[in-house]
Amino acid sequence: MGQLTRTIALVGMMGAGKSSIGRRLAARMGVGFHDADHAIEAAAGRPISAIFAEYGESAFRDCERKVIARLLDREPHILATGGGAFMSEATRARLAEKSVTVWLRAPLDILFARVKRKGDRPLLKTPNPRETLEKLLCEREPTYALADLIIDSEDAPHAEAVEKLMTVLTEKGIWQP
Ligand SMILES: Nc1ncnc2c1ncn2[C@@H]1O[C@H](COP(=O)(O)OP(=O)(O)O)[C@@H](O)[C@H]1O
Ligand SMILES: O=C(O)C1=C[C@@H](OP(=O)(O)O)[C@@H](O)[C@H](O)C1
Ligand SMILES: [Mg+2]
Repeated sequence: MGQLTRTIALVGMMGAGKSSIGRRLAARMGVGFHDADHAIEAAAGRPISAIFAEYGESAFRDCERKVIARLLDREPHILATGGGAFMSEATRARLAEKSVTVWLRAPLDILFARVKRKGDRPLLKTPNPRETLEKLLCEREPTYALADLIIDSEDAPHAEAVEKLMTVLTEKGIWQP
């Protein structure tokens, strides 16, 4: 059994693979996995889409900030954040203090191909979701670039991204096999 010295927080756009790759990475390491979106849903007792519809985005963001702060107090684990979480300065400060942040980077075409399969992302319920995703990507990219590490999440099997993460985290001594 290896040891994870710090929580690994995955950041990046919707469709980057934070949730699916994060879960696989945690299973591969044998450490805990938390998905901030799931924790928010559990706290609110309703799905993300209903939180947006009933309370609005700013209430969702408040909840997201608190939930991530709470998760960061747990033992080192893999944390999948939601795509907008890293835009909060307060959340970025907490993540910097208590985790190693990894931007899972992917180009627009790949992101859109992945998110269009599922219609559960409230921010993309617009007349032209591809354009909306592109706008968000342009706005957010400079902030994602502030993450400690960058891993490309290309059009390859999940396992490939997991292996890349394992390699980089081992090199940095954050994962000690
Ligand atoms: N590297 C990848 N290769 C193939 N499919 C992927 C990859 N990463 C993510 N996906 C798929 O894209 C969709 C969105 O991924 P998800 O993990 O929910 O992203 P995020 O949490 O960053 O929004 C899922 O159906 C997932 O299986
Ligand atoms: O980019 C965003 O602002 C959002 C991303 C979603 O998470 P994923 O990035 O896991 O899809 C979810 O938190 C919510 O729909 C808002
Ligand atoms: Mg997710």
